[in-house]
Amino acid sequence: MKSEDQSFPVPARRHFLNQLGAGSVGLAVAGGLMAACSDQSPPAAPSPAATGPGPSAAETAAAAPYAFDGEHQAGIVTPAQRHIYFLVLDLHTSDVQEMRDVFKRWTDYARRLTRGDNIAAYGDNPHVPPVDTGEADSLGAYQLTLTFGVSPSFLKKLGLQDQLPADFVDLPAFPRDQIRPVLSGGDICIQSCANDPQVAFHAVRQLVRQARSSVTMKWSQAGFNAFERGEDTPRNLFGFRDGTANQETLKKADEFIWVDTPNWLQGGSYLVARKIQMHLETWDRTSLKGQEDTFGRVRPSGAPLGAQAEFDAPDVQARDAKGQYVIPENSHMGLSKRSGIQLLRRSFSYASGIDPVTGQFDAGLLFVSFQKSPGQFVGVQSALGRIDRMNEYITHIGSGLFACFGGVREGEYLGQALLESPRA
Ligand SMILES: C=CC1=C(C)c2cc3[nH]c(cc4nc(cc5[nH]c(cc1n2)c(C)c5CCC(=O)O)C(CCC(=O)O)=C4C)c(C)c3C=C
Ligand SMILES: [Fe+2]
Repeated sequence: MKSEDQSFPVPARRHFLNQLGAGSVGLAVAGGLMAACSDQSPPAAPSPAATGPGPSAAETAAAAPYAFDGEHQAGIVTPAQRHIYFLVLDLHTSDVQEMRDVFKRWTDYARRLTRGDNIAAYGDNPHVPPVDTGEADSLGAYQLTLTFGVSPSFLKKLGLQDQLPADFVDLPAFPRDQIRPVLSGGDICIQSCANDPQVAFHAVRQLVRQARSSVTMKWSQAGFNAFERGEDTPRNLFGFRDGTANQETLKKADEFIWVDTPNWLQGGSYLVARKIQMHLETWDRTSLKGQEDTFGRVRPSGAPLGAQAEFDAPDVQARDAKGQYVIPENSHMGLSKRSGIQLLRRSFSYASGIDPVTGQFDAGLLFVSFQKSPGQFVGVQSALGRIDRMNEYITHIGSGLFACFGGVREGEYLGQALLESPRA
């Protein structure tokens, strides 16, 4: 029986982009996005003039793919896409060579998938399962990014604990946490983001399928973002723009996001994932003033209380005529801002049916943040502590901390600096 050839790359899916063809508006948009995004640069501030409907489905499909290779992994400072499929895996081997092979394969497949190709061409033997599961055939790349990270337990299982950076320790328990073991921990994370949910899921499915003897799936979460114009700040399920302050953090990416210590993680970033249930029914019974005081921002515009526009600087010291803080001290933004700590948030909403215990929506936020050190997340979350006004409306139920490798260049594979370190 002839096995299928998995080494011969054929652009099985990109013909779709070609079909959109010269003269289509989509390619014009793609060109613009290519210029703006091919270096994974942060998004420009939405211009007030950039109004009107967002990109059409064809334009979204044709937008230039994000390069997989680069100084940093894509999917961190890359403008957030509309969909995420976040998967955490457990490792079932202590063999470093086996993991080198897995990460070499994953690097090759990720390069292909993010170009809009399948992981390999279909063979011509009908008596074996098709090499690709097929649900993304005829779909484009949809700006897919695949971002890989590993946890402290990954290093320990492989006997690489002496490579653990001093600050790479499991997150502490925080006040009010109700973390479920089935939604926490794990050894490897794959963050798959794309402007189409099926493309994001397809990519993860292929990666897992090709490593199934070494890993098992532990927990996952799908999520979504909606944009009015493609690059504006999405609204969360409480109706507020979420991610406004990222613009300031992105200006100082070297200071707040990228690891610069000369070790295997140089050029990488720490990812914190928290699955946070949002109690929508309770929130929906809260007055508009109560909602705005909870965040410290105006709901329609996203402006800080006391300011005019979304990106105006919040003045956390300003007081009203009665001497009260304009941005309440215990508001979510007031507390985070006063902590003086910055991190990059790249969160997605989720809606996963009905909670069987409460009969309410099982919905919330897959909070994802990237930072130079896990201490930044710990610092902000500790500042929010028990006093954040938003606590009444949310419960943290899932958690993970992962170190996302630096980027790869041609001829290299993800995690190489760790898996080929002298002690490995
Ligand atoms: C520990 C870190 C944080 C968690 C967990 C978190 C959860 C969370 N946040 C929102 C909604 C908003 N957050 C906003 C701002 C904001 N949040 C954090 C950190 C955490 N949030 C920071 C550092 C900031 C920025 C503060 C600043 O410097 O201005 C906002 C305001 C708009 C914005 O800047 O994004 C909203 C809205 C939810 C719903 C949530 C959990 C479900
Ligand atoms: Fe927040």
